[in-house]
Formats: sequence, structure tokens, C-alpha cells
Amino acid sequence: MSPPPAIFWLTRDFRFSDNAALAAAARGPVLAVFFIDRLLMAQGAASRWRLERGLRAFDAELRRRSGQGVLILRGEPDQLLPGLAAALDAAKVHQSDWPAPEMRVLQARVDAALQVGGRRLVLHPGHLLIHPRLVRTKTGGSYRVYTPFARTLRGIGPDQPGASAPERITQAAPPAKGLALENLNLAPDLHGGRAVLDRHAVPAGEAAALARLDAFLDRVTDYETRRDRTDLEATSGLSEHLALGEISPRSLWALARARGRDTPAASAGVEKFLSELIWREFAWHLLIEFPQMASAPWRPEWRDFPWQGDSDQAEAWRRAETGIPLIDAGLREMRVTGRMHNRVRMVVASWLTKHLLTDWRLGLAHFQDSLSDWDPAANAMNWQWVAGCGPDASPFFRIFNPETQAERHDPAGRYRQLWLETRAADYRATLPRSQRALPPARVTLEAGRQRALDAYASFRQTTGAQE
Ligand SMILES: Cc1cc2nc3c(=O)[nH]c(=O)nc-3n(C[C@H](O)[C@H](O)[C@H](O)COP(=O)(O)OP(=O)(O)OC[C@H]3O[C@@H](n4cnc5c(N)ncnc54)[C@H](O)[C@@H]3O)c2cc1C
Repeated sequence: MSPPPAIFWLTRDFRFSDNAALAAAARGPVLAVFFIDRLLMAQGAASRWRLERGLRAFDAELRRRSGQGVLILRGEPDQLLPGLAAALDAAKVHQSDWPAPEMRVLQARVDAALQVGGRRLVLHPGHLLIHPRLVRTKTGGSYRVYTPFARTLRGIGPDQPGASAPERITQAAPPAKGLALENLNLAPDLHGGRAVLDRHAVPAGEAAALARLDAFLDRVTDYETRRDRTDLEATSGLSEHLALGEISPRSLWALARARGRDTPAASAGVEKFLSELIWREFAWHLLIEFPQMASAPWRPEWRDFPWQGDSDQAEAWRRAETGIPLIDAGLREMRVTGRMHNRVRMVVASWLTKHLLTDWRLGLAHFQDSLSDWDPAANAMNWQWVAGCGPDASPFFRIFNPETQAERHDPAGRYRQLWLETRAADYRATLPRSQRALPPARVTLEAGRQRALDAYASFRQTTGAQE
């Protein structure tokens, strides 16, 4: 008997290898469908822009394998999938699980809607290294500290990569007319910034992710010692591919480990890289356990911290006009490319939350709108880590000094020069035509630091909050 038709609901798994959902759906005739829905449009502009590029790359490869592209529909999956499944007589809709809290709600709605017609939604793992329920403390609880979490995960070992999609795929004829990929423009709110991002984009898609991994593994020996250098290309640059599932963390782990085994000189760099992948995993573990982490302090006592709301100074930070070279350079890099070096992310976040005492959620929202590698778990965990209110966080009194950070991690000033001078015109091209002038900055390095420490001391005194 030939396998029954099925639907592959494409969300954030733009790859063909280690894609168990696509492999399961493609056993028989499959329809690959993507929705422009409320959840997608609530994402930030840069990540929608990047997603569109990923969708194009996936669509091109699907056409090569099946002669037909992705069916793109505007609307809500719980309203549209039951009708599509009925028209195809597909009993199952397969999806790679993206365990973000909002997606969980949508998945439940889709499954309920499908069940009315006797059909169901089947979720497949692949976004994480290992099922989060397997990494537990001795008493069965969830981890709140990275180091023991990492130890337990390494002890169990991540899952092996799962099934890959076949080289030849038979697609079912779409029962509805889809939108044309060429005219999508998923991020109209970028205005002139879109052309700038296009100019600085790195190639999207699974083949590009694998090529990037390969190039990175050739220089992984230096990763441990040079990854904080903002002026060098020392890190992998894989976060945007991971955010869209153009490569799975399980495949990354397996390929990097193999390189470490074959090339002993690379093994220290590889192990450091794997521990960064575990930070990503830890962030997801936390978000799954504490979905409120994306909008509320992970440590409840921090609800009472006297954060300041939006202000001219926060606006100057968003506009990359703080007057502090490393900070303005990083914020401009993000505006022009959708990327920002990890070290600089920490420094700009520290400036906003400590020197400017501004609520970390304002920074989180700006990053969400501006990062092409936006990831709800990594973004929330890291903002809370810098602000001091997160799990296993950097203590509040650890305040990055942007000048010493610049001396250490951009010793010849090349990174600052690139973003403040060489690419200044690109940055200006992303700005709206008319902008209200801002008053000059009032916070100096030392005064801002002292104000933050005073606010923290009085907060600890009144609430008894622990470091
Ligand atoms: C305030 C702030 C916000 C951030 N927001 C995001 C975000 O929205 N999306 C995102 O992917 N990363 C975020 N990060 C983490 C980190 O900055 C990026 O993952 C990293 O810069 C990506 O570059 P890379 O791929 O070259 O990293 P590499 O150094 O090559 O690391 C390999 C992979 O490990 C993971 N990783 C590395 N560092 C971290 C970390 N601190 N937390 C979680 N995972 C990590 C990423 O998946 C990364 O691709 C944030 C960090 C800070 C300080």
C-alpha cells in the first residue's frame, strides 16, 4: 500500500537534513505549507526579513527536489490547516517542534481543530540537542544554574541527528492558490533599512549554514582565545542559521565533535564551541520551564527594582548616539547587518541597564526588532543575565566599562572605525528622514556607574535581595 498524503507545516526548520518532520511527511505525497500568521508578524522586523531569505532558500531546494515550491498562505494555521488536510485527505500534519510559549498555544489550537475532523498534529524534535525533560536534577527538578546543567547534558549526550528528507520528494497538488514568494516583503516596517540589510546580508539557507560551519571549523583552534575579539571573525556566525533551523544543533554537535576527534589541536576550541551551544540549550530549558522569563524578572524580588522607563537617553541608545564609541559601533552594526558581536551585546546591554538604569525589557524589545538571529530564549536569558535579575546571572555590581572593554577586545580600534566611520553612510541610510533632535547625553562613565551602585545598594537594603 502506498503511504498516505501528509502535510508538512514549515515554521522554523528550513533544512532537509535532520528534519524528522519533513522526512515523516515525505514518505508519501506531501504538501509543504507556510503561514503568514499573527505569530510571525509579531516578530521583530529584522528577524522577519531574515526569515524571508531563509524561506526563499528552502523553497528553491524544495523545487529542485520536487518540482514545486512551498505553499504560502496568509492566515491562522488553526483555521486553515483543517481545510487543507481534508482537501488532501491527509490524516497527519507534521511539524518540527519550536518550543516557544506562543507556539505551544498555537500548536494546541491546531491540534484541537484537526481533531474535529479525526486528524492530528505530530510534533518532531530537532530544535534542541536533547528533550528538555531528560536534563533534570537528581530530585527530578529543572536546573537554574548553567554549570550543573551542562555537566548533566554532556553526561547523557545529545540526541543523534534524526532522519533526513529524501532526495526526491513527491508533492501533492495544492488545493489552494498561494502567495508569490517574489512579492512577499515580510518586513515592510524596515523601510530604507531593508536595502541596507540586503547589501550586508550573508547567504541564507542550509547549504550556506554548512559552508559557514566548515569555514569556522577550519579556524576553530583559535576560538577559545579569540572569540571575544570584536575586530576579528573568530566566532562561527551560525546563530541566525540556528534561529531558523537551517542547521540543527544536533548536526552541529556531531560535525564539530568529529572535527575535534580528527584534529587534536582543534579539540579545545571545539569543546568551547559546544559549551556555547549548551548556553543556547540552557536558555531554551529555562524558557520552557519559566515561560514568563520573556517578560518578567526571573527572580521575583527584582519586580521592585527601580528601573527607569523610556527616556531621551534610552532613545539615544536606540539611535546609537550615546557618544560612547564601542556602544554606538555595536548598535550601528546591528542596525546595518542585523548582527552584533556577543561581547558588544553584553557591553551595550550593561550600559542601558546599569549606567542608564533603564528597564531591561526596553533593550530586549529593541534587540527583538533588530536582530536577524532573534531567539526568544537566548534574548531573554541574556538580557536578564546582564541586568542581574536572571538565573545564574552576572551580579548587578559587575558593570562593564565600555572603554576598558574596547581597549581589550578592539585593541587597534578597527571595529569602532568600521562602524563609526567606514560604514557611517550605510547607518545613516537606515534612519527615518526626520527625527527629533535629542538633548546631549548627561551620563558620564563614573557618575552612571555610581548611580547604578547606589540604586542597587538601596534596593538590597529595602528588599533583602541576594546577589
Ligand atoms: C543581551 C544579549 C542578547 C542576545 N540575544 C540573542 C538572540 O536573540 N539570539 C541569539 O541567537 N543569541 C543571542 N545572544 C547570544 C549571543 O550573543 C549570540 O548567540 C552570538 O553572538 C552569536 O554569534 P555566533 O553564532 O558567532 O556565536 P558563537 O560564538 O559561534 O557560538 C555558537 C552558538 O552558541 C550559541 N550561543 C553563543 N553564546 C550564547 C549565549 N550567550 N546565549 C545563548 N546562546 C549562545 C549561539 O547559538 C551561537 O550561534 C544574546 C546575547 C546578549 C548578551
